[in-house]
Amino acid sequence: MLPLCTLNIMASCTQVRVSVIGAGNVGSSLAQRLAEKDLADVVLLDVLSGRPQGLALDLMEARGVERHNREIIGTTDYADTANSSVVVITAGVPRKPGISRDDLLLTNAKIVRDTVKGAIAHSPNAVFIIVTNPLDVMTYLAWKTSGLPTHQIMGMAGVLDSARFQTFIAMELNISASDIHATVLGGHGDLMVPLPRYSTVSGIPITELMDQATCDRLIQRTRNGGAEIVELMQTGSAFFAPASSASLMVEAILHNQSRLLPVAAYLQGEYGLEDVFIGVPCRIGCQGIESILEMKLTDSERAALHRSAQSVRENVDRAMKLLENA
Ligand SMILES: NC(=O)c1ccc[n+]([C@@H]2O[C@H](COP(=O)([O-])OP(=O)(O)OC[C@H]3O[C@@H](n4cnc5c(N)ncnc54)[C@H](O)[C@@H]3O)[C@@H](O)[C@H]2O)c1
Ligand SMILES: O=C(O)C[C@H](O)C(=O)O
Repeated sequence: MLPLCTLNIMASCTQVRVSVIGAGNVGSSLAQRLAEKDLADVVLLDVLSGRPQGLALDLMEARGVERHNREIIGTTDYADTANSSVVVITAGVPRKPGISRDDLLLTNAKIVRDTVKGAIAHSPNAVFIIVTNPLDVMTYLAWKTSGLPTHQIMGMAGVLDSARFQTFIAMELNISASDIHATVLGGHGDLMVPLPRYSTVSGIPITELMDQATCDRLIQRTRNGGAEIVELMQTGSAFFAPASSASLMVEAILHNQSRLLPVAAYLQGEYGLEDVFIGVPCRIGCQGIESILEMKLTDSERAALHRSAQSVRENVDRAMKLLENA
């Protein structure tokens, strides 16, 4: 028997639709990637009238040049997002130099709550991917707001953080990034957990290819990867690599690829953690999160993951209280 979601996709087989909520830097770059990779028609929604419509028209005008036939619709009306297979939430403010992702908590909690309510009303069967920061906390809030089963909702961060670690390893060793597999688990914050033991160059652990001090320097640069770009740009935060990372997750879902990707997933005892969304390796297919892989961790790796989860939990509690009083 075909999995349920395959039927969903086949039912609208000529027009698989992905909705991207928030037509800012990440949202518009993601819309471009999805259409130009010929993955789906895209609905781009924003609270600002005119912006999503203008961006959609601009992307439509590139179709002949880029040679695809995907439709891109810009809108402020959630009705236009109806029957999406995947909804990606990128609405929310980015951070400024000198502040942390957690400082965005109150503003973005309200935005995520409202946008998830708007989108789920029209696409209750969609897989939801949250991008808005602070990522793990927003994914938890989105899940609470939506009432979705936990396999149908995940946060994007691990793919991006691993891609950064991969990039820095590639630059250090002067080896193609394509030959490097990097693993970063944990929350998308200063306490994220890059795992050199599980990061390899064509199968060789990086710990055999560089000394400890070099490895530590690359880990620190990975942890600081978002802030490094915020400091350089002075306005806004990274969006090309975040859009690529979200696009990879959308592709894994739409094409039912069974990719093993680090995503923020709801844990119920895995890694000794409960009731928290945090980055762990998951098998991603048409149902969303199809399973969570428990990697063997050393005591110190496990302790680092628990510290990261504890920080996410504290911020979830803060967000819940702020929302109650807002
Ligand atoms: N998870 C990650 O790895 C990651 C990576 C990059 C960015 N981010 C986060 O993603 C978010 C977006 O980043 P960006 O660079 O695209 O910001 P941006 O300012 O360019 O775009 C945000 C968009 O959201 C829209 N918006 C705000 N409130 C809305 C609402 N209620 N409904 C619909 N749209 C609304 C804004 O009008 C704006 O167009 C930020 O919170 C940023 O920190 C996360
Ligand atoms: O750093 C940020 O604030 C944006 C994003 O989370 C990133 O890692 O690039």
